[in-house]
Amino acid sequence: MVSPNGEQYDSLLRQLRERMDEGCGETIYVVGMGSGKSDSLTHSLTHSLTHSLNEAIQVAVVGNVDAGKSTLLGVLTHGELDNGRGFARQKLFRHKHEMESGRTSSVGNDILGFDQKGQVVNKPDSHGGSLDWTKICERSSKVITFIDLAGHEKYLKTTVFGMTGHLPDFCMLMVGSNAGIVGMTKEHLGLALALNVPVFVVVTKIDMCPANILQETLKLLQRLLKSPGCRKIPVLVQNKDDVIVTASNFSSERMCPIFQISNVTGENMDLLKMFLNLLSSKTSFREDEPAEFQIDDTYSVPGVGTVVSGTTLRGLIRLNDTMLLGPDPLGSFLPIAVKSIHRKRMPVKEVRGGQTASFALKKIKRSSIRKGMVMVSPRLNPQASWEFMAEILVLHHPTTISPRYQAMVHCGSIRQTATILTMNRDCLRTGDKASVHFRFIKTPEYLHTDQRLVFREGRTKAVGTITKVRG
Ligand SMILES: Nc1nc2c(ncn2[C@@H]2O[C@H](COP(=O)(O)OP(=O)(O)OP(=O)(O)O)[C@@H](O)[C@H]2O)c(=O)[nH]1
Repeated sequence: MVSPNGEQYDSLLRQLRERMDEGCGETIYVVGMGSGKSDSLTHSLTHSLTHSLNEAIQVAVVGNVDAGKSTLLGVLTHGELDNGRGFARQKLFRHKHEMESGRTSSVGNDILGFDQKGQVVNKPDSHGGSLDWTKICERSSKVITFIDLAGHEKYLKTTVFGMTGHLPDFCMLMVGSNAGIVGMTKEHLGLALALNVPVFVVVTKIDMCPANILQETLKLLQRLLKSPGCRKIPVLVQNKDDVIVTASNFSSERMCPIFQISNVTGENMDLLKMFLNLLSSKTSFREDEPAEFQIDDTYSVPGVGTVVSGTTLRGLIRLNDTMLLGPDPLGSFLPIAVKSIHRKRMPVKEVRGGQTASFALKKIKRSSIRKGMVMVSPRLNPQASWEFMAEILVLHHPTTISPRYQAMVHCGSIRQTATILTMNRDCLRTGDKASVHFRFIKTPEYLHTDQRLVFREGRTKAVGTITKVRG
């Protein structure tokens, strides 16, 4: 086809996009063979695609305190090695008290962009060292968003919220080679497995760890991953072939790659980067599905008004669409027009399932919006639920759980205390499974069957799946 008109061009672009979606970002397509003008057509088509289709992947980063989470993210996103005394992590800290104690307490986001050749595009500016997200996204064909979740037990609430609320595609579990499997490592691994998020492990600090201790840590790690509770196949990644095999079988198989790196010498960092670049998102997207967006956070921006940020769970949201926002404390949903959309700090015209975004909302007070509310397509005719049934598994409880027990339910970005009304057993202990009837104590929420949830209070933890929702 030579010099296609607008309609033909759009149809070609649509077809190419569908094939790219089917192939998880890859397709072989021979355009305009034998035609002198094909080059410019190929060029403009691929240009349109790379500017609209950069693949977005979310990786939750977990692990015990001091495993080197913030340091690795600093090294990956800023391209400078660490000095072993906290140099690289300084670039990431957002809150003053974190800077002082060196501990991560909020859920932080960092992005890493790869171009078509698999090279990292992040270029911190030479003065402040900050990253220009717009430039990274423009130059990338793949953008990895790291959700840095806190390591200290005190912040377990934040970690659970990050894992349930941010819908990560993958989980990167960090283990300090010298400290080994300590503290929250098992908790974090258990949480990722319970939520069905594929896990890969990064063992850090290999530069400062005696060989026998490193071997001991790797042995314990492999034993833990193979144990009946995990049922994974650990693979020590040693070379590029291992990276390709593990990355291509990662989402669907039970394989769990283990990387051994140093943030100080940079050893094996190239293998980890290659692996990150080869990952592809497991969320499938269908344009015709009614849109759903869950709200994780709200802001008041001077001159703009109320801004909500969160994750598009499914469907497509375009500028000027009318969505229903809710539920409010009475369980109602309010029509709201989408006047502006931002992704990774850039204005965009649409967002689709699996992508995070923020929306500026008109004529609504920030105080009337809370985490856990949603914006959904009016086609869904959304209903709010006070009560729901769930099949739960108790991961840990010091004594027994019985009716009238109350604990915090995390489900998507919902975080609210619920009471157990009834259950199909008299009481529940660690390791028990049951069908449980819950009721929220404060406000009704927007729920679905098949949603995963975490139920926790202090050291008590249960995971489950919603089987029925009630008004
Ligand atoms: N020698 C050496 N030191 C490292 C390495 N990675 C991290 N460190 C150091 O280990 C310390 C802890 O690293 P952090 O990145 O703050 O650990 P974290 O897991 O983010 O801790 P939290 O944010 O509190 O959960 C810092 O002083 C780093 O400089 C490494 O590969 N080698």
